[in-house]
Amino acid sequence: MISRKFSVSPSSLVVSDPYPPAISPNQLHPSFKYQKSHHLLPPLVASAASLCSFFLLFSLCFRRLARKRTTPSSDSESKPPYRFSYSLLRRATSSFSNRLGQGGFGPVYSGTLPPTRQPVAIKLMDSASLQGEREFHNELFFASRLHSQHVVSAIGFSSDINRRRFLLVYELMHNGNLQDALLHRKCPELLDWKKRFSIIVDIVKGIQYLHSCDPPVIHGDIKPSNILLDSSLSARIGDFGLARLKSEPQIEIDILKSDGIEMKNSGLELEEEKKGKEEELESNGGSMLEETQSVNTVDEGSLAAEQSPEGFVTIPISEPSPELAEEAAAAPSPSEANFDKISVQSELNISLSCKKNGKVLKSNSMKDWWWKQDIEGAKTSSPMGENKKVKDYVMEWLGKEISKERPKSEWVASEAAATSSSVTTMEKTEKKKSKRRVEWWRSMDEEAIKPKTLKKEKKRPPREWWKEEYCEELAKKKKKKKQQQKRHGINNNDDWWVREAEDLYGERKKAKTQKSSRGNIDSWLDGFNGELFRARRNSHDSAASWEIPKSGGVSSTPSMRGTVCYVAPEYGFGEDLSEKCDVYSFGVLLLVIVSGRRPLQVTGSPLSEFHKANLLSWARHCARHGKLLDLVDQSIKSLDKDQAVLCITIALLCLLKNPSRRPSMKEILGMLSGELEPPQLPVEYSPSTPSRFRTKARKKGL
Ligand SMILES: Nc1ncnc2c1ncn2[C@@H]1O[C@H](COP(=O)(O)OP(=O)(O)OP(=O)(O)O)[C@@H](O)[C@H]1O
Repeated sequence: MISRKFSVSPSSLVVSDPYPPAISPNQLHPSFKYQKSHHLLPPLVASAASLCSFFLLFSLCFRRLARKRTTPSSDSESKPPYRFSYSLLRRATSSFSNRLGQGGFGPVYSGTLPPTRQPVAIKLMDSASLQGEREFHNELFFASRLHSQHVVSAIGFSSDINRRRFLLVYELMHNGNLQDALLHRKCPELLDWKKRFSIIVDIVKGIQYLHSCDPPVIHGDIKPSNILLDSSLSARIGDFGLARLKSEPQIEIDILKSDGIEMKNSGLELEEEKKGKEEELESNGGSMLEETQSVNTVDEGSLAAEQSPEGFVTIPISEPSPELAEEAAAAPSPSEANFDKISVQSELNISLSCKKNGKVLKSNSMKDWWWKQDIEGAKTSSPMGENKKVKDYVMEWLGKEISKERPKSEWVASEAAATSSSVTTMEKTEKKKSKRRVEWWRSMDEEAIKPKTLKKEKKRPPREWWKEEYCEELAKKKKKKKQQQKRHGINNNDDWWVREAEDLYGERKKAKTQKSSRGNIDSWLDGFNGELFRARRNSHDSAASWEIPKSGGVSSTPSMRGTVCYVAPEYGFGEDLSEKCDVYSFGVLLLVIVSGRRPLQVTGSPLSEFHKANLLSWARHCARHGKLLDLVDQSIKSLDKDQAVLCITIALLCLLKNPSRRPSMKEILGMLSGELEPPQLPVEYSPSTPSRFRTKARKKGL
């Protein structure tokens, strides 16, 4: 240090001296050294000043840039979804206090993002469920790539694999979901036909947008609770947890263990390290910048992640492309994917997680992956790990509803009858019934308490007393009615609704041989089985709402794809998920919107109104009898009858058994907008069609 000081030239020493000796102007001489350095002073001072201002400017710019990038603004460079810290989202929702709704995989809360005051909906995925995590990845994958005014966009997310915290941030849809607005009558505006029709058109545009992506995106779970309404009551498609890209045949993908993933891992570790600091900051009321500094940043368009002061992730967003389809096709089953090692980018590009010890993975199609998920899902969804059929599930539900309908006194009487010694005919039957119930409950108890090892041995299935009782009652009623008709010489086939299901699912022949009423109810439910085949853990419609219960209710769904009543029958029979599956679900939704009721609804007494319980069968029946308008919600104001008939006709076309006969969403849009000719009713539902022809057509499976 000292030697360096001495090496400095005398002139510079003089210049750098802040306190030069005070001299009078008279003392100045041209030969004086100080005078020479005086010439250098202005440029040096100027350069120092400019250097200072440059540093000042640079730091200002940097701070500004950093602050800007931490907020989801309209900045054209940074696009959502952003990665937020958990603490920020907790603050945004006031510690998750304002619940908007409950999804199958966790609750949704409303909140406001601190810096911009942007209202958001934050979905907190069920941390304990693997399926919840899967839906999180899937939803993020799609929601971040789809940009349309008819689709609910994801603003950001927060994910912490170690703590199993998965959150999704969406733009807030102020009017909630269509299920609540329409079926729970929370939105009086929907009593106006015009509003309903405009919602229908919005939904068609939304699905049409998904199907027009390359490769097409199949939503896979179109239903009222997944249609959200914004502040102007425009409908948008939400919940992409079950969505998928249309599968491509035979794709071979090279699996590379990317450096990017390694880097991101280290980023995650760092995040963990910083968590303590973050929480400390929060308790001190730390700024968003400070909070988000703990989060990784990923370079746009690249895999490499780097630690940076900007506390958010910029994700490459594009419309679904063929490459994405390939990537997605190679995505492994969750059991294959090591979620611990995959972080930020791989969370978003689930498709990139196609690795298995650095080897090449062959995948027939995405179907494999989803199929594996199905199996996994089935295992995890059912509390007992069993593969219960939806039919059993419906039977169980029906049993409950029937038991609800019975006056309590009757139950008490029946129990009393079981122990009573006085034996009348009435008491005898009640005794029989009661015994059957007790037997059933006992068998259920045995099932529950039996050790797991013993469970495997084959045992006669427990008797379903409600089914038997219902069938007995039905048989009695039928017999009575037949006798009456015989007496009056009438033959008006009151069991059309049973035949409806039989015809539709080719069960008629079989049912004819099964003459008992039990055969009838079975085949009717088999019809449901087609329509209700696959389901997903679901939450929105509760048992109390007279519809098939979802999560929290009886879980008997054999797979996690789609929702009962809305899922296309061909998908239930193992076919690929195609756009036509969405078309089918849309058909059910369309009927629900027009009729203002659920697809499976038992109102009042289940026995008297049973023929209307299945909306689809009821709609087909109305069509055959030329009474389409009977389906329309009676509370609708200023109904446009032509539009209503058009909607029901389109719905019936969408519900055709053969997927290739269903119209595409583009065609539906054309029909609704008047660009295309209004469609004709499917020939088998036309009132003028002779029944002989209908049967023939149906036999051919058209
Ligand atoms: N962006 C949003 N804006 C406003 N409310 C929302 C938003 N997203 C979800 N919700 C509300 O939260 C509820 C739960 O949503 P979520 O998508 O998790 O489940 P769901 O679709 O209703 O049921 P499931 O998961 O069983 O299909 C919705 O029904 C809706 O009322």
